[in-house]
Amino acid sequence: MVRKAVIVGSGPVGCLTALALSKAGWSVAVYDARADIRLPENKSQSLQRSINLAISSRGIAALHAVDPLISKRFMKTVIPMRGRMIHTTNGAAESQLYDLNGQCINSIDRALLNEDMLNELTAASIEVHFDHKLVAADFNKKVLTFNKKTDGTTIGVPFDFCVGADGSYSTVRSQLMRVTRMDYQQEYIPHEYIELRVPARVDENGNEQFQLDPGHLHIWPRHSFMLIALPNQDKSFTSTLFAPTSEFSKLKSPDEFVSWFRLQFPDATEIIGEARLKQDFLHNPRSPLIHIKAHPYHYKDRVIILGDAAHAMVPFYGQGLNCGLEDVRVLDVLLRKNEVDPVHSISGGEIDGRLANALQEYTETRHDDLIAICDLAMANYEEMRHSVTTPLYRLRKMVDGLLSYGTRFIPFQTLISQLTSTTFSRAPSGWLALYTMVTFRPDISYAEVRRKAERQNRLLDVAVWSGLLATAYVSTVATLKWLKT
Ligand SMILES: Cc1cc2nc3c(=O)[nH]c(=O)nc-3n(C[C@H](O)[C@H](O)[C@H](O)COP(=O)(O)OP(=O)(O)OC[C@H]3O[C@@H](n4cnc5c(N)ncnc54)[C@H](O)[C@@H]3O)c2cc1C
Ligand SMILES: NC(=O)C1=CN([C@@H]2O[C@H](COP(=O)(O)OP(=O)(O)OC[C@H]3O[C@@H](n4cnc5c(N)ncnc54)[C@H](OP(=O)(O)O)[C@@H]3O)[C@@H](O)[C@H]2O)C=CC1
Ligand SMILES: Nc1ccccc1C(=O)C[C@H](N)C(=O)O
Repeated sequence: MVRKAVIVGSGPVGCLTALALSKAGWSVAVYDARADIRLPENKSQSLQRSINLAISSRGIAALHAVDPLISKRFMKTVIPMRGRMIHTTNGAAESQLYDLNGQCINSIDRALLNEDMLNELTAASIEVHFDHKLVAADFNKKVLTFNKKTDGTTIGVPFDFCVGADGSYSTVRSQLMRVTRMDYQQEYIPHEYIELRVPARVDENGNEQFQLDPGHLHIWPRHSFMLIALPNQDKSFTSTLFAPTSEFSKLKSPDEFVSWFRLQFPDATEIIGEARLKQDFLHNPRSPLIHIKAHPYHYKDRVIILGDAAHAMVPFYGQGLNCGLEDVRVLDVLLRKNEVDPVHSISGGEIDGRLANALQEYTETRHDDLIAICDLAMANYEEMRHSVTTPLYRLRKMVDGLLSYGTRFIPFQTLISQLTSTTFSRAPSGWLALYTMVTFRPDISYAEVRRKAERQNRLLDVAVWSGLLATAYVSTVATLKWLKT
């Protein structure tokens, strides 16, 4: 008999998991607390979080590993961004490329991505039950309890394998804590964000045009806070202001907000317009930023948490979703490696040793990667809002560029074709910039990225100190010689 996998959450991570497990032969059902976001009457629900997001190599590689055609279809809807455009206070703009070989990150509409993934589930005849909120789970009896929003009734859903992809406030995770000794850490950072829309401009021929270069992710770094903007297909930009709550609290009215905004971002004020700024300030939510670390991610042979449910991170590296999709690729490889058989029948209290091993291996091998990217994401905030403006940062980018020169470039198509059967390869020799490894090298695990970056930093420190000592030695010897003469 084919065993049943129940996925909780139909966000991008839940959808990709459903596709991967269905392809592997499981009977799959997906449950989500929300209504179907594809229906016109529910569209507003899908607009709660960022309008667009940046998808890059790790996310694309994961989509490709599950189904190359899906990743091809998604890539048709993205806008490539080849670098950061840094906007200074005096209105100047400077482009900083993301990668020496011209690789890009890609702006994608969040709602469209999620809707397309749901359509993939429909095409694969996977059951999706909307308006079903998980309220309890008995992982020993293998039964999930859902509350049906439509009539308020409660139903019990039996499962063989449960995947929790139910986001940062995961109920699967909280139920998992009742049966495992889970270490858990949740932290709200002192910053929050609000989204502001940069509309398209209408040119002299009546056509809509972008107001900023769509080939860049725009950043207005202001040290303790920053504004960013990512392009949309309709020629608008979604701009996000990240700032400490203490800064936001000083701005009591829309007028105060606009005066402050004009002072900090005069050029952005012009393209957004004061009236729209006031409206967005009044109507758009100011949302908190959270990061979550947990361990382990599984229980026996029957439940695992993936995506934000396992590791919500601050959005500053643009990696949260990429990492969540990568979780699915890693799990898929481990299920195949351990020869998990979805048709194998398990009776009563029996444990499926292969599935248990695969989940154990997932927890053991993935934890360091997830901690590494959560920490790197936090560090990238400092880089984006402050370091990008400093001469030392520019010098470091130049040094990285020079030192990477001899390192072999592996085209993305070659990389992803190798990734269907392995989790990660060994870090390659040669110099690679941290940003390149995090964003464009899905063959290197996040933990290995961090280790290699630390090794490279130590080498540079040694080189700089040796250079300084050598200079000091030579000048001292020269001075002594001169004094003797
Ligand atoms: C401002 C911002 C910008 C971001 N930008 C980027 C970016 O550029 N690039 C990037 O890679 N990542 C980005 N992220 C992170 C990204 O949004 C998340 O990592 C991603 O949405 C996680 O996907 P998920 O499928 O795990 O969870 P979600 O998208 O949160 O989906 C969870 C699903 O579970 C459902 N659910 C929740 N509770 C229950 C329940 N009890 N019962 C049933 N269903 C339930 C929800 O309704 C939802 O549909 C950003 C995040 C923020 C906040
Ligand atoms: N890393 C980060 O900083 C952030 C990441 N995100 C990601 O974006 C995803 C989608 O966000 P969005 O659609 O706006 O979802 P929400 O943040 O609105 O939350 C989704 C569900 O979680 C529950 N929830 C919300 N806030 C809390 C809380 N403080 N404590 C307990 N439960 C809570 C709500 O359940 P109920 O209906 O029962 O109230 C809600 O239905 C999140 O799930 C998360 O994965 C979101 C915010 C920040
Ligand atoms: N998508 C985001 C959302 C919020 C904050 C940053 C991003 C980024 O993608 C930043 C990009 N990786 C950068 O380093 O320039």
